[in-house]
Amino acid sequence: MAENTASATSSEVPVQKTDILIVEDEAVLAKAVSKRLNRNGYQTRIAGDLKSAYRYFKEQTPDMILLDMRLPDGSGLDFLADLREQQQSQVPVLVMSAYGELEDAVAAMKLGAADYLKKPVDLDELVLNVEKVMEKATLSRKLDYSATRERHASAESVQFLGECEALKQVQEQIQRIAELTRQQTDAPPPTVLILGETGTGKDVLARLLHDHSARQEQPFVQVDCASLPKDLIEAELFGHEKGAFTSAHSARTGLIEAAEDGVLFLDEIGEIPLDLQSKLLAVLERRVVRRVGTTQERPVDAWFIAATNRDIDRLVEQGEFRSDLYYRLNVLSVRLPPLRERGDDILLLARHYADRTAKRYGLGQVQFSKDAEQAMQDYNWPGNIRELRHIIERAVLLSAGGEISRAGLGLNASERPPEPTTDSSEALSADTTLEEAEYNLIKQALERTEGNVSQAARELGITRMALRYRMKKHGFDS
Ligand SMILES: Nc1ncnc2c1ncn2[C@@H]1O[C@H](COP(=O)(O)OP(=O)(O)OP(=O)(O)O)[C@@H](O)[C@H]1O
Repeated sequence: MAENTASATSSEVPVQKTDILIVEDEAVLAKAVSKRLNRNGYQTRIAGDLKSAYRYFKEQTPDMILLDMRLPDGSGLDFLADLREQQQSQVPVLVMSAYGELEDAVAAMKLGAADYLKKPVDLDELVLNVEKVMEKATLSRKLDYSATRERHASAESVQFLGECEALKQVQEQIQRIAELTRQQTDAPPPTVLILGETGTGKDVLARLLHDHSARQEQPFVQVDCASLPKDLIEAELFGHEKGAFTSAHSARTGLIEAAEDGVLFLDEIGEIPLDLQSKLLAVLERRVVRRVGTTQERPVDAWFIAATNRDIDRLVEQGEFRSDLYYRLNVLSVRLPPLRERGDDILLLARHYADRTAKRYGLGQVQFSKDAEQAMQDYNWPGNIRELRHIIERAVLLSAGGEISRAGLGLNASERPPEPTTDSSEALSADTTLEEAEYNLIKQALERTEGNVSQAARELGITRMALRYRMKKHGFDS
């Protein structure tokens, strides 16, 4: 088992270097990655297994983690789930997964990974990705009004492609909602809740709503509720006065106030803790906000848009999301269909991303073979448009122009999750697959605990987040 540490060889520049924790058990790969990152000015540490990863993490919180999915002592997913549970999810994680582990990569993205790279890892691509992820993390860490404003101003123009019936309806909804925002009333426009699986375009949709609304010249402030540490969310959202808590050295405007007459986009709303849900409800009901450490109330005119890829009805049923807040948010709702239900839009989007990538890298025009088109239509796209974009970009780069075949896409129908068996007594029979056994064990634990997720997780010896992820994977959540 490989385990060692490595750091940048020389430090001509006396500034603190970005510290990257590489969690990878293939020693040769880990060293190659480390060497390459060192050459680009990053400092690295290598953990050959999860145990060392936890230890290194505890010793010093890294600026970023490169995470392999299969480690000798467990799954990278569990590590990711734990980071989240320990409210450390603000550390960006770039996942490296081998061919055939795409489901894991998608699951990792759902758990908040910043991006994923397919193995074998191309070191140039890796460096580009690291830079991109670090840039994004720095931006979101700033999290202040001007940063959000700049980001919005410099963002690429929003594209919302799709011609299928379901997307046409969504586009009509956007127009209708935009019209509502132009009506002359004193009240801000009704709250919108955007629902849809990961990668279906909820973020894009929220920006479109803003860009088509009467508030397009006003700020668009995005809050990723999943990546903000729980103990900071309140101060970030509501702001605080100087001295409100130990590290509050100066007063700070919260993001709700920063959104002013614009839009406050609460992404991953399903992740906010219950106590904060009550506070948010109060803001929506009374349209005032109170900074932490003061009794003074300030009026709120922001237009609230929220999004989640979680099954929010289920969260309400399980008491994890307040029903009154749900009703407040769900005044207007827009549901984005998964990519697999968008028919020919799959090919339309694939061509769009293929042309864009070919143009960007100066390659010739790219075509898809008939069987590649069929493979895209047959695949179930668990990561939706985000996954499609990754697959196409990669296929175009590897094909270096010309025709992309089915094999060139690297899609594998067997990547669809296997149908779970319903007979729990089969959990450990000789021909049971690991997936089936896992499904059965979770089912039994949930039955025994009458659906109490925390207790079931304890019984199974995994974290609650890890169980949640697995429940979702096996369809218990939908
Ligand atoms: N209709 C569309 N046309 C073109 N590109 C799209 C469309 N919808 C989504 N995308 C692209 O797909 C990617 C994922 O979109 P987005 O981040 O909005 O998804 P999401 O639903 O917010 O995902 P998550 O739940 O994981 O946050 C982005 O690169 C986005 O530009």
